[in-house]
Amino acid sequence: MALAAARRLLLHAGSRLGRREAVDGARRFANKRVLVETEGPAGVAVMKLRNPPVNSLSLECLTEFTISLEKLENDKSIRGVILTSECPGIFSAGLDLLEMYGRNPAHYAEYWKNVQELWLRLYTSNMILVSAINGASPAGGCLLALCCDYRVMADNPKYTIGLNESLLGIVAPFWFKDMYVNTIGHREAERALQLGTLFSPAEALKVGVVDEVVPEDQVHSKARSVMTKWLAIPDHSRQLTKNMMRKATADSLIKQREADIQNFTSFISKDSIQKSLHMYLEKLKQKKG
Ligand SMILES: CC/C=C\C/C=C\C/C=C\CC/C=C/CC(=O)SCCNC(=O)CCNC(=O)[C@H](O)C(C)(C)COP(=O)(O)OP(=O)(O)OC[C@H]1O[C@@H](n2cnc3c(N)ncnc32)[C@H](O)[C@@H]1OP(=O)(O)O
Repeated sequence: MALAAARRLLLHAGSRLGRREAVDGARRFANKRVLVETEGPAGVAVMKLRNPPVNSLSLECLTEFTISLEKLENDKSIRGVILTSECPGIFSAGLDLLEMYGRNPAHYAEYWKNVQELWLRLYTSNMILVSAINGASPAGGCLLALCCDYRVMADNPKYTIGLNESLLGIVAPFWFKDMYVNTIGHREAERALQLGTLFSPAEALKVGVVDEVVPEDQVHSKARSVMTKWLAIPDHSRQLTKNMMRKATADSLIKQREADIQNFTSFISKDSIQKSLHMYLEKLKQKKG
């Protein structure tokens, strides 16, 4: 209930802000953790995640992301979105580990419902989505990129991308796995999921996790030029084609959303899984020295 009220408030506040900030035909609206600007080719919005330090997808961040996407979907002048990050060196650290550790089952269920919601919206969006991956992109960060129609990644070997859940002692759910298989094929996905592989940009390009790798200072211009190419395709034929390619994967979650929430909640509540997450969080802390 509280979340629904927050959602209504944010939608309302966002639209007021959107009107107030209109300058020279460029418009912007912002929640705390997501900034949306319309700039560049007509009909294109740039959506920037800004949840420092690492753009982890906290419940608040997921909610604001979903609302921003909903607003763009409802704006018939917007045909494409470039998804990127405002946090230097990080695209997104994925799901927020602190939402999955040391909480109660009701919280886990609420969190997972919101993860599902964002995924369904992104994966089935009618808009053209291009990701400009300008930093590290593990697990849920990779998931965001995989939802896009095209992925451009910065050529910086410090940045890695992949579904690394197994390294944390957790398991990517079937719909993460399905999308990975759809993108890189069964054999590569099987290996990468078991090993929790985080690919360098060059490796990610080789296996098909990303479509293009460009020098870091060209990620945004390349994403824009890719977008221009995709905008040249009639919307109706592109959208019907996208739907044909993605519907079965989305439907398999839609059919069992409740069961998937139950599965996640009971899995993540297990003592052994909580222990694994604790160890992983400690490792992240120790890395700092
Ligand atoms: C048969 C199947 C049965 C059941 C299955 C059912 C359901 C499935 C169950 C579970 C699936 C759950 C799916 C989860 C997907 C995810 O996305 S899990 C998250 C994975 N993310 C990561 O592994 C990233 C971890 N982070 C990093 O590697 C680095 O932080 C990163 C490279 C992103 C940045 O490095 P750096 O710039 O050096 O920053 P720090 O490491 O110093 O981090 C800064 C602070 O941020 C904290 N932090 C980092 N990542 C996260 C995160 N994901 N969530 C929350 N917080 C994070 C980090 O601890 C530092 O905090 P501090 O400053 O120390 O307080």
